Amino acid sequence: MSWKITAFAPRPVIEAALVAHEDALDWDPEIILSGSEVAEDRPDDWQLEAWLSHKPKAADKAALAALFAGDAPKFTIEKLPDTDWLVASQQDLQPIHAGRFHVHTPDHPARDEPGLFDFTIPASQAFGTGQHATTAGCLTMLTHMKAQGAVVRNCADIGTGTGLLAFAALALWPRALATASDIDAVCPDVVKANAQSNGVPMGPGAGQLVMTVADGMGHPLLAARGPYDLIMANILAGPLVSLAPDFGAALVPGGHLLLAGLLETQEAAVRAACRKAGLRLAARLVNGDWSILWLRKRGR
Ligand SMILES: C[S@@+](CC[C@H](N)C(=O)[O-])C[C@H]1O[C@@H](n2cnc3c(N)ncnc32)[C@H](O)[C@@H]1O
Repeated sequence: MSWKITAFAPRPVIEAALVAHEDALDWDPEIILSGSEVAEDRPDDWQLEAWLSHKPKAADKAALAALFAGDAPKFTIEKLPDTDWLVASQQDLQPIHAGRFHVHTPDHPARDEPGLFDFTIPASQAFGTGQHATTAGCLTMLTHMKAQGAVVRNCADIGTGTGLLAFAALALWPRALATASDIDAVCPDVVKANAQSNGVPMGPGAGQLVMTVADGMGHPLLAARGPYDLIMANILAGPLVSLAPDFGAALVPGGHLLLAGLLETQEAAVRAACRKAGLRLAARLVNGDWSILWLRKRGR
């Protein structure tokens, strides 16, 4: 059984709510949120849809109302026919093309083109089907790093979600060791399934991926498999600031750090923390409201 709460409001109001959602660290991950225009010919009229697997409780409605900073529009609550609510919430996901990557759900066809890496990532409980500006930005930046001559032999994807960024790194640097981790215990099974369906071998060797559950860099496996010459972390600005010293310590001199999950307005704080950790900006790109940073550890 699934339920949907919808709120209609002008585009800036819905966009502000979506940004507040990104910052809501205590958000119930079982409530999936999406914002879109109501119709193609009404670009300023937007709707926020919240998909739930249970009947909305007062706390769920309060959490949604809090995203509107005390001025919430009216909510419409619907019980939906029996269906896979999570997949339904994401079934309209369109394929993305970012850098050398084409990423799509199984509803859409693969693209078989020379030089293009194609990944099929189904909607799941884990984040990272490619459509989010942060994930797409990371795929673009990884492509740029490779084009600039970055050499990667040992990489880590912290906050891997579906595993997509780790798969992308292995596509660009096929002989690298790869370690992925996420704080969310749902991710290992998702990553394993996605690795299998995309032909990414799981294991400890070159060209293979090891997955673990960890908070930041705090896991013996992450320590044992380091130091890294590439760490990727698409998390959120707050954790990235806290984790900057750990990232710096876990990189080889000259190593690469790819950060996303920070809004452009939060970039100064993240860069300041990285500077203190001995990491210098090599390149940045902005995708929508989000900054994607390529930093390098001093020393080579
Ligand atoms: C924005 S998603 C990014 C997923 C994927 N890497 C991508 O780029 O699409 C952030 C992921 O980081 C995980 N995460 C949040 N805080 C974390 C932490 N302290 N340590 C490890 N993972 C964390 C979340 O569970 C989530 O899967």
